[in-house]
Amino acid sequence: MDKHARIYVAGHRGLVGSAIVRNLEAKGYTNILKRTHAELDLTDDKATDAFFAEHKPEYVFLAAAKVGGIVANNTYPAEFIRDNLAIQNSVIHSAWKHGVKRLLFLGSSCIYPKLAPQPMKEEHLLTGSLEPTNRPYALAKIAGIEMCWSYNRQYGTQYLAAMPTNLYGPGDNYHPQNSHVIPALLRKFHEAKQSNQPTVTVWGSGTPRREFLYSDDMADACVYLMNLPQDQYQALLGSDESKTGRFEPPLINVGVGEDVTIKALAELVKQTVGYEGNIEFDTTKPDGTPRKLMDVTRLTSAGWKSQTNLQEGLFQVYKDFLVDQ
Ligand SMILES: NC(=O)C1=CN([C@@H]2O[C@H](COP(=O)(O)OP(=O)(O)OC[C@H]3O[C@@H](n4cnc5c(N)ncnc54)[C@H](OP(=O)(O)O)[C@@H]3O)[C@@H](O)[C@H]2O)C=CC1
Ligand SMILES: C[C@H]1O[C@H](OP(=O)(O)OP(=O)(O)OC[C@H]2O[C@@H](n3cnc4c(=O)[nH]c(N)nc43)[C@H](O)[C@@H]2O)[C@@H](O)[C@@H](O)C1=O
Repeated sequence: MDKHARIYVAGHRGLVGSAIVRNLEAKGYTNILKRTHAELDLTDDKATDAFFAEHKPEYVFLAAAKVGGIVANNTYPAEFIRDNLAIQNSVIHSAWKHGVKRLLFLGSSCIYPKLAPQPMKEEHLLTGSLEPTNRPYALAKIAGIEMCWSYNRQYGTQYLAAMPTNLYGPGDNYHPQNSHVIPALLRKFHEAKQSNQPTVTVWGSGTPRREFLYSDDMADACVYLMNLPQDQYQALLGSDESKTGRFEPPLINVGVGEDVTIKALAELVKQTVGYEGNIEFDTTKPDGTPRKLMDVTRLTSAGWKSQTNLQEGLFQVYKDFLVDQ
């Protein structure tokens, strides 16, 4: 991307979008297009089309989505499928109509089957049943991948779908019910420490394993992928199955390649916060997928690797959380 290229970061105030903007600004990009949800509702295809017609972005990071943790996904399934399908439909179609050069669509590791072999490779897409707590969201993301693939096949576009593992970072959503596990636990342990509560309750059995990537690393991977030389980028766009007979969607996993149990994560957060009480598990709450570790061979072969380990990342996020208290 040229330093003056018109780059649209959809969802620029979110966890990932804000990190992408920080990354682009630090690298000297000068022409970043941003709209809040209130300024441009991306489920509205006419408004989205008008925005693309007026501003003609050359590159698009599609980081706007309806996002939440396990209970949010399970409580608002209709919103998760509807909003995500609508956002990606209007953005991907407008990108094609107005000549966007490259688009990076962000999906999620939950697109893979609940019991996929571990670590999960890109080729495991659509090989088994999905985890029910986030199936509506996962199906919307799978449709987004297929849409990128279809536009590439029919119109020769250059749309790549990046599948992040579970993310965390500064400016995350700390809602007590709707957030993901890291912000939820940071808040729970912090509040328990402040009010001398003897116990913190962690949802589920503590046995599920999750892989966590720091949002600034995620953003760096996104910018790296968007900037790949044409031959390397083209290779990630897979192939047209109707011609090659091979199932190769334009898909790439983004993760760190290692995971921890939720119990071990809770211990780490407890240590980060400096809480000295006990941890108990509420098994009436869902565990979700038992494990979803990404195979990141494709990403590391493309030349990118994460930098921030979980302990360091948690320390940074807790520091950021304390600033807002
Ligand atoms: N967080 C995670 O652990 C993971 C996230 N992902 C994916 O990464 C991407 C970014 O997620 P994340 O940054 O965490 O999400 P956030 O919830 O932090 O941010 C989402 C952003 O989308 C915007 N948005 C939501 N709905 C609309 C809409 N209808 N019109 C316009 N803007 C809208 C919000 O705008 P505003 O701020 O103005 O309200 C917000 O900026 C998503 O595609 C998500 O599915 C994938 C795996 C894990
Ligand atoms: C990124 C990914 O995020 C969602 O999937 P998930 O990985 O299950 O996400 P989660 O962060 O909410 O939970 C991870 C694990 O942690 C446990 N857990 C313990 N205590 C708390 C707790 O207090 N809050 C939360 N949220 N979870 C807790 C929880 O029971 C689960 O076992 C998808 O719906 C989908 O949105 C998606 O793509």
